[in-house]
Amino acid sequence: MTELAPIEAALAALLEGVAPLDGEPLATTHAAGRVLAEPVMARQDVPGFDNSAMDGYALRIADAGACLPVSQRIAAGQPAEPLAPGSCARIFTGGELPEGADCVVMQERVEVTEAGIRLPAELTPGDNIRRRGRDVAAGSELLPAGLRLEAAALGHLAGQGITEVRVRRRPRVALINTGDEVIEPGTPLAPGQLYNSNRPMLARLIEDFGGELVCLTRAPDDLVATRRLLQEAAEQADLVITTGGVSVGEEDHVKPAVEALGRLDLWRLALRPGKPLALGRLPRPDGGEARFVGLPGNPVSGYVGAWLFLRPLLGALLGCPALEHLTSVWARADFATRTQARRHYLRVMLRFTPEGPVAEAFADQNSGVLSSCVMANALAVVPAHSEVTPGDRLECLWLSD
Ligand SMILES: Nc1nc2c(c(=O)[nH]1)N[C@H]1C(S)=C(S)[C@@H](COP(=O)(O)OP(=O)(O)OC[C@H]3O[C@@H](n4cnc5c(N)ncnc54)[C@H](O)[C@@H]3O)O[C@H]1N2
Ligand code: MOO
Repeated sequence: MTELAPIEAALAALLEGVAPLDGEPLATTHAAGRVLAEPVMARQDVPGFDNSAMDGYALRIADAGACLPVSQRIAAGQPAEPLAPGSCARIFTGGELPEGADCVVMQERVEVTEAGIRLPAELTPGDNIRRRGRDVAAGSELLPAGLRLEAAALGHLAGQGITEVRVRRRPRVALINTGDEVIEPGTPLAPGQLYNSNRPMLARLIEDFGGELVCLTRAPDDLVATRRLLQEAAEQADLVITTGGVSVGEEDHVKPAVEALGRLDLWRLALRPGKPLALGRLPRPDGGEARFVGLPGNPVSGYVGAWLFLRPLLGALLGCPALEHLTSVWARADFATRTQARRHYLRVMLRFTPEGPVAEAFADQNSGVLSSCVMANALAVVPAHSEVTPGDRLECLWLSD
């Protein structure tokens, strides 16, 4: 029997020579979830002017303890006049600090009297003032290249008045399911048939990982048709993914078709689920090539394979380091298990308890049991040739973007 390969070796082969795709301009209103192709530099200070963090009174610290008349009222959005000596200014949160003021006192701390505003005796210079440029200084790097634009980053861009950014083109992905027994929901099942779970599951993951699905199809059990489909897919996609037929069965035509069109490497990994994995390249008539990944047909194997292989590959095509690695959380196992030659990625639910994180494993971890993935928020990594007893600490890979 051939020896099983470490998954790190397959991952290195998969990522070899992968470079980020080109950048393209995009309106920030459409940029959620996209990856920056270049750093964004700040055009202006934020805040753009010294302003008040509280509703209250702007004053000179030298007037602490005094009773002062109010010389002006500054609401947010209104320009402030210089602060007249011996007076304070009524000011509201976000209002521009008047020249000469060096402190804002919140209104709860003053006494409003007929003679004026009685200020506390204890005041600290700079209190409740948000200084110009405290958040962002003009000319500094606002956001780094490779960042995936999520809520806070989109807010930061808007804070600069930026309406367009350069983002990486989304990797175009073709997803081809194989297996004549697999049919689409909506058609009644004949004996021996089952519905295509892999298509919607992988489509969702691919889009979550930043890819754009350009082709969703099923290859029939026919070599000529499979070859034609793969060639057409390679012409429009950066990445062609198939599911099924990567093990040792005879019914499959994907492996010979990829081999005939380009290059194919078959891996038998020390990994459970997901032992068989096919990697390859499909040349295009324009001289380019599409990457090929053949995932196992078992939905659980495809699910785990997508997190372990497709996510870093899409991350590399997007130049997005955050997609290239899953976050590790160490947790105590609430289960017992034993492994042999393959490292096991158990589908677990991490619960964060006062005693620390606990990994609860779904009872049936067979690679045909998709129920094990539905509530899982992490993969617990059980090394090959090891035994886990309840309470043991395990590395868990957090399944989240
Ligand atoms: N003699 C051996 N048999 C198998 C081995 C082996 O080493 N020697 N490896 C096993 C392992 S591990 C895996 S994983 C599977 C992988 O098989 P394939 O990638 O060739 O996948 P298929 O045989 O086409 O399908 C496996 C299983 O999954 C069901 N399936 C396929 N596609 C879908 C879909 N789109 N939606 C839902 N279910 C799907 C299919 O009906 C099969 O039941 O091979 C083992 N065998
Ligand atoms: O590797 Mo397979 O996914 O164990 O069933």
